[in-house]
Amino acid sequence: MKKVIIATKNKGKAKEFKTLFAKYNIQAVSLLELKDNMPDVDETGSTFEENAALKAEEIAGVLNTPVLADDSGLVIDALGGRPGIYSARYAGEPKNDQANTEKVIAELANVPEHERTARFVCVLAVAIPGNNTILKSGYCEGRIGTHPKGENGFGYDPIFIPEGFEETMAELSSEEKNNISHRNNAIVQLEDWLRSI
Ligand SMILES: O=c1nc[nH]c2c1ncn2[C@H]1C[C@H](O)[C@@H](COP(=O)(O)OP(=O)(O)OP(=O)(O)O)O1
Ligand SMILES: [Mg+2]
Repeated sequence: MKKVIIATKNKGKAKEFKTLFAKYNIQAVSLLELKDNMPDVDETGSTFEENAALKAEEIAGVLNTPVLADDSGLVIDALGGRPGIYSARYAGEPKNDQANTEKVIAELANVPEHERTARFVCVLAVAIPGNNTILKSGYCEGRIGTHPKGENGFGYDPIFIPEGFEETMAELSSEEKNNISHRNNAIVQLEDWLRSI
């Protein structure tokens, strides 16, 4: 089976890539599985695109092989787009999903349901040594709940209610999430490359 290195150290993302890439007969291998420890790439860009490219290009440079990276986050309209590219560290260092979701819930305490619209964004970068980096994006629209619910998924899933659902993303099965997620929608945009390798 073909293998693709995914430049992530996020367990939740890594698991989703494994499932989503299996449909293309590709084995997704995250940095958590490599025996050599890869550097933590500084996400110094000002857009999801820049940060995805930074992660993919730095790891592709170290390994001298094509590498895919995912930069993603939650964009909340009532917060002017925050946490956005700062989603992972919204409540500060070290990264903490529960602290991040609590911070968002507190900031939206007085915001009524119809103003709690938000979307998950996923930008994928494929860095191929000697070539231009490929960038593709995917989105998932929804709204922010009033308290965390559900145990599945990761990150902001317990407070994100996708459009067309009453449950949070963390209450959906992994199959249901993978059908509608920003990550799957971005991967679909990459199909040409995935089928070409
Ligand atoms: O499907 C998702 N369901 C819930 N939350 C999500 C999702 N997708 C991204 N998120 C959140 C998690 C993290 O707070 C941020 C990503 O930050 P981001 O820098 O891309 O990833 P990360 O630092 O966790 O791992 P890495 O950079 O090694 O890939 O957005
Ligand atoms: Mg990160």
